[in-house]
Amino acid sequence: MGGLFFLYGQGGCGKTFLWSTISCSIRSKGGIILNVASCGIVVLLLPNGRTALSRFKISLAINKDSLCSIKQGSPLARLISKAKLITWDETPMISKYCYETLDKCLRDILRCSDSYNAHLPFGGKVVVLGGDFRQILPVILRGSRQDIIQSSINSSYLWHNCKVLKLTKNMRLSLGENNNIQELRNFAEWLLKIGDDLAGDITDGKSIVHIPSLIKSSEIALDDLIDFVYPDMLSNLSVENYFKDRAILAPSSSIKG
Ligand SMILES: Nc1ncnc2c1ncn2[C@@H]1O[C@H](COP(=O)(O)OP(=O)(O)OP(=O)(O)O)[C@@H](O)[C@H]1O
Repeated sequence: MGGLFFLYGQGGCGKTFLWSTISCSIRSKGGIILNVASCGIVVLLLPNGRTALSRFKISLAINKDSLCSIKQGSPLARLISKAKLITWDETPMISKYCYETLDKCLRDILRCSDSYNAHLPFGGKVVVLGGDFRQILPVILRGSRQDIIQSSINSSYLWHNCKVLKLTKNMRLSLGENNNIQELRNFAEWLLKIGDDLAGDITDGKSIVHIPSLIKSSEIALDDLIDFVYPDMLSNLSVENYFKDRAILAPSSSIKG
């Protein structure tokens, strides 16, 4: 068996839902599934998730010659070897070398197992990657557009063996009752247009997009936002999931401060 798949879908199409469903299905039969993600905040949404770098002991200073520090025969090597499936969310965010490093590592670990297949990526282990290339791509210090594309997973030798599966319906917009549903749909369409390079004026390979000011830059509006996200903060300081379940994201730490 074995195989490499990529689950491709815009935000809200049900990728996380699918990871959870597959995890429940495999674990209910006593099987092992390793759920990882490229960044910490996504890990919070995955059942028993870990960051990929931590789970597979991949170095932060990654390059094409990097290796995972997993020893043949170690408990971690045996766990990986027994896993029925590895899922890796937000794949486009990090360098292709992370996947190539894992590929080398799994070939090494699985070499003596019955399921080993030298012709398949990851030595024949089933690996499902997922994400949306419209979202964040690898960050390359002072890198050009070409450098970023070159470092992304679809420029890897692994990509030729990858079967792309697409989720196309935005489930987040199809569920429940929401008074602002039309507003949310418009926002989702606008985000898609940015991702597909259809918003704004394209000049000389760059496009300028006008971002509507969702929050007016007054301190009162900011206080309202904080109260909305963190209601009754003081009385909830010791509630276990209070801070885990909510976050305000900002493009830079100076804005958060
Ligand atoms: N097949 C489904 N049946 C019922 N509800 C679903 C299904 N798929 C997704 N949902 C619901 O739709 C919403 C969005 O799904 P989900 O969070 O899995 O999307 P996502 O692709 O991971 O989004 P993002 O990329 O923004 O994290 C969730 O509330 C989820 O429970």
